[in-house]
Amino acid sequence: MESQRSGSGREETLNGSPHLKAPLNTLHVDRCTPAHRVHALLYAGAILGLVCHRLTSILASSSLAEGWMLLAELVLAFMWGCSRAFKWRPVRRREFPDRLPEGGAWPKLDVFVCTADPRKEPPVGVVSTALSAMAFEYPAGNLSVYVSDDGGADVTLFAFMEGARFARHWLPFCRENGVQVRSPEVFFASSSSSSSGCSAGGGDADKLKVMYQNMVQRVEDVMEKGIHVDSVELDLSEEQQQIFKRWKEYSGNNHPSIIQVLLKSNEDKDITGQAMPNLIYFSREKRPGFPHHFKAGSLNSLLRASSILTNAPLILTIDCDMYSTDPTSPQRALCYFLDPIASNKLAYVQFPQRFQGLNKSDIYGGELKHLYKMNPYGMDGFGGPNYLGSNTFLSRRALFDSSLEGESGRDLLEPEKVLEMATKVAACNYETGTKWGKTIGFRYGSLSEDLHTGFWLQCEGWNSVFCDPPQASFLGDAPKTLHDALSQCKRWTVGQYEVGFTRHSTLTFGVRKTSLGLGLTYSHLAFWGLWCIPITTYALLPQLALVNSRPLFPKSSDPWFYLYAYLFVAAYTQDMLDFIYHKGTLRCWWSDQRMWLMRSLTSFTFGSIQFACKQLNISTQSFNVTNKVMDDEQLKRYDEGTFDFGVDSPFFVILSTAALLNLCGFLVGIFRYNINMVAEMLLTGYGVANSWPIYEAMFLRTDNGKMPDRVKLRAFLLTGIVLAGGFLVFNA
Ligand SMILES: O=c1ccn([C@@H]2O[C@H](COP(=O)(O)OP(=O)(O)O[C@H]3O[C@H](CO)[C@@H](O)[C@H](O)[C@H]3O)[C@@H](O)[C@H]2O)c(=O)[nH]1
Ligand SMILES: [Mn+2]
Repeated sequence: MESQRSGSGREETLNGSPHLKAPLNTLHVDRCTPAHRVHALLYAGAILGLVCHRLTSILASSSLAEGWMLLAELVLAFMWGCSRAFKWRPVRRREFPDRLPEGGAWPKLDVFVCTADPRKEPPVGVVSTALSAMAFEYPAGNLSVYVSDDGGADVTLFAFMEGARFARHWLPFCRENGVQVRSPEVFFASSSSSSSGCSAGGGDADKLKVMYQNMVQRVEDVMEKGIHVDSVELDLSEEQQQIFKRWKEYSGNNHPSIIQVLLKSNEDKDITGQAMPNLIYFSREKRPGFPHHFKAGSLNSLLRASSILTNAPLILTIDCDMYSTDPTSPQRALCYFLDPIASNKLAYVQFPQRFQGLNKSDIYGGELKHLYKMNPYGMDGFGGPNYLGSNTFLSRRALFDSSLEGESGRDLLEPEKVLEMATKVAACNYETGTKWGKTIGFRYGSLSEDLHTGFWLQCEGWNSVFCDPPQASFLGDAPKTLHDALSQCKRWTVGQYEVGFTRHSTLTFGVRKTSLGLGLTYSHLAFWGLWCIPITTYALLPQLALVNSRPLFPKSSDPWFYLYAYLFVAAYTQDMLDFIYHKGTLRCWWSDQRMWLMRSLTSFTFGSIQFACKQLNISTQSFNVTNKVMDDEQLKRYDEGTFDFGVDSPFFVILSTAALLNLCGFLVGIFRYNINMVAEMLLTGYGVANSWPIYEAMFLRTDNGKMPDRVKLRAFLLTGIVLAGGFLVFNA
């Protein structure tokens, strides 16, 4: 086991022994690495064999179907090749926060909480996320929490005014009772507060719960009355009333910059008399006709505004649907940022995204173990994980040199002037003709601004670190309906292509500027959508081949058959073992691979088409914020592990069609048993096994999550068309 220190550590005296070097962090290469490398080499040989075999059979028959298979196999080989880089040198790290200097020496930290739409992202949840960060065990004078409200919603500001008041009670409560999960929403949702890591505080906890519920009620009342604050009814202060009165003329996409300092560390105290962290509401200016670049745009505005207000060298970006579950996570990040060597070129420390409330089999693969855990380990061995958008501590200087903005880091005590400056840099035309989004700040040009930004930082020579402590540091919500999960993934697909198919592609520019390993991993992510080619092929062609009795694969007596069998079985086994090695279960792995097939057929396919249309200026795709609100019935279905097909969506037409085709192929195959088509039968049988929830939803279920009749009808029609097309292809 190769083990090394990534930093020099500080001179320290441990246990009385003088000057033992105690590193703040360590790194070692995963012990499975040799096995992965052997597998990679064997498998690469097998792929070569496969391509040769396919080429010779094309030369012999030159059929359309064979050519199509070759294309699918080449894409598969490309994706597989890129994905091996994740397994070439996966590393694990450890941090030692107790070796950090005293809190007074810690750098300032600005936390950015992003929200964009109060209907999809309930403001109370956003406040809870912000409170979980305000309650970090961090010197209050060095901590500022900003909420970036990209929806420009008065109800969000109102919720934060309420939240600021509640925070004065909540922060000391957490501190005194050693609460771990400091999101009040989560804390009070668990029926007995003790399960949230709090044993004490009984009477206080009850009082706080009432206070919290009152706050929720007040915010929800506003939500119900049309998402606008009616200041007269809510007994607000004169100043607050003025703010909301002006708001009447604003709308979500047409309003000036709004910055409200809700708590000031050097003035505001909690109920025990201790200083509060800063809390600032921020909503950048938006005007029709000015490009706003979605989340990246809002982060850049806030980056500038915060550099004038507090200018902390460290920034934590966190989505409103995540929250902190470990108040000491900033300390872990400091173990890298305060490491004299590692910190030199360190752009960000990425924590994994983990999710709460997933059902037992994780039917929608919401955990995204490959994206949020296994892949980052692999990239960390080559210079660092990609930026995952949330749960990330970034170094401000990696994003931009704040001296650009002139005077910065002003004291919040001098409000007028400073606020005026901050407002100015949040204007919608501020970036015109500047390098913002191009070479500084969060990068524009991709719907996956996170992948894009991390990629550029690494191309510029910055590093990153994957920090995955044994206990989760952040938890969040994953989409809990199938349609939401697939739509989210479709947006990612478009965004990722935008990183791959450019002049500065991951495959050329990326490989050159970073390293072969990192370039390949980024390419795997960027060209993710290409999976749709092989998977759609395997969901169609072998089935049609069975129906038409035209073999596509070698027969089972042919030695080449074993090559195909090896390729299939080895890839799946490797993935399964790896999944389980990363603390997964067999059931969750099955769901994960099934979702991967479903995504390939729908999200990747539609995303690829969408991207092509975007390139041809036929249509655009915008950042559709993932829905975080569900009705009780949907939630119940999810908790029971039942698939939700209850919306009329083209995704489901495709899935049903694929399921029907597999069923057709399988039944025909059984009735016309053909010894020469064992491989086709096995593949089709595998398709049928994966389609089981779809058959149920089409033919057996009666609840609201069943397949809508319109979808079924169109699926039957489409299946007919595909069968006819298959007949032409195979009998031409
Ligand atoms: O115009 C926008 C759109 C979104 N957001 C915020 O961006 C975050 C992520 O949006 P969400 O709809 O939850 O997207 P997800 O697909 O769940 O997010 C993943 O993918 C995004 C990129 O596609 C990353 O930005 C996220 O960090 C990552 O968690 C949320 O806090 C939003 O409020 C904005 O601030 N402005
Ligand atoms: Mn999200």
